[in-house]
Amino acid sequence: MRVLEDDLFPSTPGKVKIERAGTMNRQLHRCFASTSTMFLWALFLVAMTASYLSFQSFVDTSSKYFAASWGGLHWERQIRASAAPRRPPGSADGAGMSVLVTGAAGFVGTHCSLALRKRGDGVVGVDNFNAYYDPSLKKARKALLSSHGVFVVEGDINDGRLLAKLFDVVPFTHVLHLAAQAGVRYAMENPASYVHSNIAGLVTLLEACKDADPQPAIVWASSSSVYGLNDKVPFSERDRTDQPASLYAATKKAGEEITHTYNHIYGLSITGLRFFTVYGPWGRPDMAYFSFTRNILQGKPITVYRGKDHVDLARDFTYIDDIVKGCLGSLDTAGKSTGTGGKKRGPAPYRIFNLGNTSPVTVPNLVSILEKHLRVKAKKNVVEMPGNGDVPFTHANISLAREQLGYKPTTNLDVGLKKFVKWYLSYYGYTRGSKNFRQ
Ligand SMILES: O=C(O)[C@H]1O[C@H](OP(=O)(O)OP(=O)(O)OC[C@H]2O[C@@H](n3ccc(=O)[nH]c3=O)[C@H](O)[C@@H]2O)[C@H](O)[C@@H](O)[C@H]1O
Repeated sequence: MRVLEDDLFPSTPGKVKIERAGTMNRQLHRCFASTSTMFLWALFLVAMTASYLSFQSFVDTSSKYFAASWGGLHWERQIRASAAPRRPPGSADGAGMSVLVTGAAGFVGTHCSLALRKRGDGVVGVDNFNAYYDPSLKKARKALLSSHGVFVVEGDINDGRLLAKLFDVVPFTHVLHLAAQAGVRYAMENPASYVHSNIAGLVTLLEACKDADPQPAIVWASSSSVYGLNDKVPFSERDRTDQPASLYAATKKAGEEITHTYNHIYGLSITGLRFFTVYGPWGRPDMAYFSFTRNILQGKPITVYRGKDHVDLARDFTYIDDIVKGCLGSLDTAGKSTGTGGKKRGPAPYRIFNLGNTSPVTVPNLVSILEKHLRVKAKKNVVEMPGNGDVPFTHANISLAREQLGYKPTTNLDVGLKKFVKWYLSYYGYTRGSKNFRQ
């Protein structure tokens, strides 16, 4: 029969000596006495920790509340000023637009906001400045925008109250929706962030747009990745997009379906743009051309993925200025939303365009061009492409965008990377010939 001692001690024979009953009782008594003291101490510690944590969360919540980065009369004045078009009266292309740009402190968002502002349109930005990549780069972009009179609200597209407030303050004519969780391979590390931004955030934004009066026309960033395993080249908007290779691609494809629903039910004017691997100055540090540059300059190795049967991977790399022209062309030709009070009054445009460069370049070629402009040799590790959502190649057919938007890319990868390298060296303070420039 099992006795108490058996339960109190481990079953491994020989490790603990089983004592006789009398000694055991005394031991147990002492043990319980010290256990109750320990229990009281533990209670005390738990109480202290709990009160510390609740104090911290109070400080946190109240500081968030008091430091809320939006709201108030001064804020509203800034929003109105930033949203006001400044085209000269009587200009050929009308009075100008008021555009809400989401993801304004992002790569494409910053360039588009600047271009809109420069030609006299009103722009208000929204960005949550998340830490997917170095937020100081996003802050620097915000400062650049601010110096050109573009106000960027620090807020999330999942914040329906903020969006409603913005539409309350300004009757935006257009929304350029670029806020998203980007990156193909990161989706395996943090899948929830893709659902949060690219699905939930998109729906919150569309709800705000459908409720707005007047409803804005929406132009938003889809992705070349929706073509997934499609192997018909070049990729045309009519090709199949039901075989995504990554969760990122799947959320962008879902975005195309979701925006279609809002177009169909509420009469929102929708234009989805399938961007093909956009690069250039002020770009995204998580992308290959950017991280390769950083590593090459720091003398660190780079990993170059290679496809099946040693075939090089290739991308239809597209320069940012060409993408900006495509975005502005889309805004200019968007056509109006037709709903009011959440009700559709007639059919509204629903469009999808490829914005690519039409000349794919292999990744090893990209590296050679970087080496040339940096004047530094890369230390390359060539490895088989891991099964992480990558596709072997992309190649855009841009006939539709050419016809309907006047889209005509003019910058090849060599010229574009030269401009990028120039920006990179200056932004990160490299001086050719100095110590920080390894050759
Ligand atoms: O068109 C899009 O819709 C997407 O474009 C971009 O994705 P991708 O085309 O995958 O760009 P990017 O990461 O620069 O990799 C480029 C190449 O380098 C290879 N690559 C990458 C990293 C590495 O360490 N080694 C490597 O060989 C890699 O295998 C690939 O062949 C955007 O990030 C994405 O947000 C989305 O907008």
